Amino acid sequence: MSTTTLPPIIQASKRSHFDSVPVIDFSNAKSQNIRERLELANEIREACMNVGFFYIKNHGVDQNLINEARKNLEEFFALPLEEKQKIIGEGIKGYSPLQSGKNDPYASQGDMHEGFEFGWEDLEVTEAGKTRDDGVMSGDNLWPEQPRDFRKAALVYYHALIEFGLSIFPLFALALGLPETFFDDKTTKPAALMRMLHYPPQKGITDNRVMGIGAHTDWECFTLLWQDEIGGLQVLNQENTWIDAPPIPGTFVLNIGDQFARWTNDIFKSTVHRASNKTGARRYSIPLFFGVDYDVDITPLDICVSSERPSKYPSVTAAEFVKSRFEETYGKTKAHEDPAAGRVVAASA
Ligand SMILES: O=C(O)CCC(=O)C(=O)O
Ligand SMILES: [Fe+2]
Repeated sequence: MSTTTLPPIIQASKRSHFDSVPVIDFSNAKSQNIRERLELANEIREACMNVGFFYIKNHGVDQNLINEARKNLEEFFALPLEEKQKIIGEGIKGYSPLQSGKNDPYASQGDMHEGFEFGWEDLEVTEAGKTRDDGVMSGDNLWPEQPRDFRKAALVYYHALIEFGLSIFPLFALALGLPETFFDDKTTKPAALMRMLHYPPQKGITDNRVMGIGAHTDWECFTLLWQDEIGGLQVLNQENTWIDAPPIPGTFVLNIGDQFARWTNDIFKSTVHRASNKTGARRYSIPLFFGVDYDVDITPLDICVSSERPSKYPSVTAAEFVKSRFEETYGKTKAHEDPAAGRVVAASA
């Protein structure tokens, strides 16, 4: 196949150097004008192919919901350990203590953060169908008794971000040269896990092997990250240099995860990242890991495969892929049976 007959997305796929994470303005995300949506999709495409990360400004998510979630997560993490330990589950839902995860095996002392993880749940508690079957991540959410409004604040924010995340799929479709509706029937009950994270100050620790969260890629299609004003997130570029992704008020950070990388035959980059907190202040962040429906086939798309760029990945469904990553990370032993195995950080190892 000559270069000119290659699908446009392959022709465009040349990764270039980056030394900062681009900021993309989402004001036109829902524009009635297709040209404006296409311009935005082009920016997204460049960022996904070169960096795998971008900031989103003018995202439209109500700041009050973010503030409420933040207030509650700060109060939760300030509780005594015995209280938080009451909601350590057998799976990934609930509380995970400091240093219980190892995203990077070189970070031998474990990740210096504690977390709280939950998945889909309707805000109104009903008898049936309270949680969605999210495959290997399934299991009821484990809510703390305190703070009193924690569940509500967390879920209201979660649902706002699900709505926002769903609205990004048509832009990814345009970015790939696919019909805008391509992902609609693949995101009817998207697998989406939210983690609330607390990185205490890493006092006196200068050893780079002790990270807030060790170097890793995320597993799902993409992650929407809210981070507070402290900073510490870093992204690895193609020269293996760590590039800071400092907090920018009023933005989310979006990064491509492994599901999208596989699906696009690595045209979209799932970029290695890490975070640490050596500032002396507490750092909080909230990633939402956004996958497609678990039964969706994420075999590399035809438009991302050519004779010059053969398919790098075998056929797999989203569920099978997440299960394999989960097993790689957890091994066969459940964390609570073997503390040495660590209760590895959820959806993002
Ligand atoms: O806290 C951050 O800034 C990054 C968190 C992260 O990468 C993850 O949980 O997968
Ligand atoms: Fe991550």
